[in-house]
Amino acid sequence: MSGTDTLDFTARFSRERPYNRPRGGDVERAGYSLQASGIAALEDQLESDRGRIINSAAVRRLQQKTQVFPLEHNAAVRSRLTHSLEVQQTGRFIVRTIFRKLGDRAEHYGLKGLERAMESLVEMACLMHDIGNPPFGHFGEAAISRWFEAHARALVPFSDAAAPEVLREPLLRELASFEGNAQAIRLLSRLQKLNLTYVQSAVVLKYTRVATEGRPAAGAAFSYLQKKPGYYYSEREFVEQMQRALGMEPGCRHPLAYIMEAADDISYCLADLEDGVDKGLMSFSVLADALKAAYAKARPEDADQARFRNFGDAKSFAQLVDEVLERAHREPINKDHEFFVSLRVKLIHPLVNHAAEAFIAHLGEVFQGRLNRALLEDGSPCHSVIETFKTVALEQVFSVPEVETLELQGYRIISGLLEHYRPLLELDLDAFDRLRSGTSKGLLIESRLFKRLPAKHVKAYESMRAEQPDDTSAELWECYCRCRLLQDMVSGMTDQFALDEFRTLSVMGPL
Ligand SMILES: Nc1nc(=O)c2ncn([C@H]3C[C@H](O)[C@@H](CO)O3)c2[nH]1
Ligand SMILES: O=P(O)(O)OP(=O)(O)OP(=O)(O)O
Ligand SMILES: [Mg+2]
Repeated sequence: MSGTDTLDFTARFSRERPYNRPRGGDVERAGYSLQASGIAALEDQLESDRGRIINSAAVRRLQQKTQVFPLEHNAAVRSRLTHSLEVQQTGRFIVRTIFRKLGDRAEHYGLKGLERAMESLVEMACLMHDIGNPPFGHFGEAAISRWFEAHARALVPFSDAAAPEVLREPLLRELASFEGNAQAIRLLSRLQKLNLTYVQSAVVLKYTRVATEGRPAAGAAFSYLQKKPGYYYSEREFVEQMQRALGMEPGCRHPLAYIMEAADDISYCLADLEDGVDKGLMSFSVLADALKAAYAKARPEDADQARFRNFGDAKSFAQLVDEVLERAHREPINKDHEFFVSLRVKLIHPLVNHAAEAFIAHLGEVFQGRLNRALLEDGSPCHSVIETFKTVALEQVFSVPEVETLELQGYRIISGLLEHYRPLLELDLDAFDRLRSGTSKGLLIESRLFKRLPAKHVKAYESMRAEQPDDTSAELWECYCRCRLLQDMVSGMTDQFALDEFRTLSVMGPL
C-alpha cells in the first residue's frame, strides 16, 4: 500500500442530496458530512435511497431487457434484472471481504463502522448499474448512436449553414455516442427524479468523461477511466455538484465504483456461459474443453503449473476445470446444474478475494479515484480467468447464428423506431412549441407522434430547455434537448415494448 498514511475515507461519504441540499456552500455542506452527522444519520439516508431505487420503474424495466439473449421467453435465462441481482450479491461479498482483510486497519483509513454503509452503497449501485441500457443491449446502443450520427447533422440548427456555434460539434459528437452508463446517470438524476444522496449516485458513475469530449490518448492519466462517455452534457452540473459534495477531483471516480465494476465483471463472465449451455448452444463438456484451451492460449506459462494459490485446492486452472467436470459427471440427474454450481463455487472466492486484495493494495489511488484500470485488470491469473470466460462467450455464445439474427432484428427495430419518430425532430422550434401547447393545426402526423411520448420525458425536456447555456442559441439548445427526448424514449423501452411499438407503427401487427 503506497501513500496511505493520510487516507481518510470519511471524506467520500456524505448524506447530502440535490434537493434539500444546503444552500450556503462549503460551510453548510460540512454539516452533512460524515464527521458532523455520524454514521447512523448516513445509514438512515442510505435506507431511504434503497427504497427509492427498489421502487423505481427503471429497475423494474430491467426485467424485460436483453442481457445476452434478446426477447428471451425462458425466465431462467438472465435478463438485465436477474443479472443485476447477481452483481448486487457479488458486490456485497467483495465489501465484506475487504473489511475482513482490513480488520483493525479499517480504523486507520477512516473506514471503521462503515461496513454496513458501504455494503448498501455498493449493492444499490450494482442493482442500478445497467438501468440506462437500451433494449437489445449493445446493439440497441449502436443503433441509437449510428442513427444520430447519420441524421443529427441534417437538422437545421445542427447544419453547417446555421450561424457558428461553439457547442455544435461537441453536441453532435455526444448525440452520436449513446452510452448506457451515461443514460443511467441521466435516469437517476433527471428522468426518474430519484433524488438519491450524491454518494449513492457517485458509486454508479463508471466513466468520468462528459460525452461532448473525445477519448483521451492511450497513455493519458485517465485513459481507462474515460475510455467511454460516462455522462452527458445535460448532466454536467449534477456531476459537478456531486464531485463538490464528496470532495472528488474532476476525472476521478468514487472509490466504491471500482467494486461495482469488479462485481459486474465477475458475475457476467460466468453467467453468460451458463445461459449458453442452458439454451443448448453447447454442452458443458465442450465448454470445459474450450475454457482450458482458451486459458492455455492466454497464459501458456502457467496453464498446467502447480504454483497458484488463486484456485483454491486445485493447482492450476486446467485442474480446476477437470475437478468441476468430474463432479458434474458423478451427479446422476442434473449434470449441467452441478457443473455450474461447482464452477461458481470454485471461482467466485478467488475472484472476489483478488478484487478485495487489489482494492486494499491500491488504497491510495482508489481513494483518489485515480486508479486507471479495473481492479481485476492486472495481468494476474484471475485476470486471465475473466478474459478466458469472455473469449469463450464470444466464440461459443454471441456468435451463433440464432443470437446474431436476434441482434440484427434488435438493431433494425431501434433504427426503425427512430425513423418513425423523425418527423418530430424535423419540425422547427415554433412548430414544436405549437405542438406542445396543443395547437397542432396542419401537423397531422407530428401531433399524433407527440402524444405517444411519455409525459415524464416531455417534462424532463422542458426542464432541460430552461437550462440553456449562455453561449448557445435557443434553436441549437432546443434541438439538442429534443434529440435527448427521443433517445430517452427509445432507450427507456423494454425489448418487447420496442418490438410492439415498431410493429404497430410499421403496420405489421394485427390492426
Ligand atoms: N448478445 C451479445 N452479443 C455481443 O456481441 C455481446 N458482447 C457482450 N455481450 C454481453 C456480455 C455481458 O453479459 C454484457 C456486458 O458486456 O453484454 C454481448 N451479448
Ligand atoms: O453490461 P454492459 O452492456 O454495460 O457492458 P459492460 O461490459 O459492463 O461495459 P461498460 O463498461 O460499457 O459498462
Ligand atoms: Mg455496464
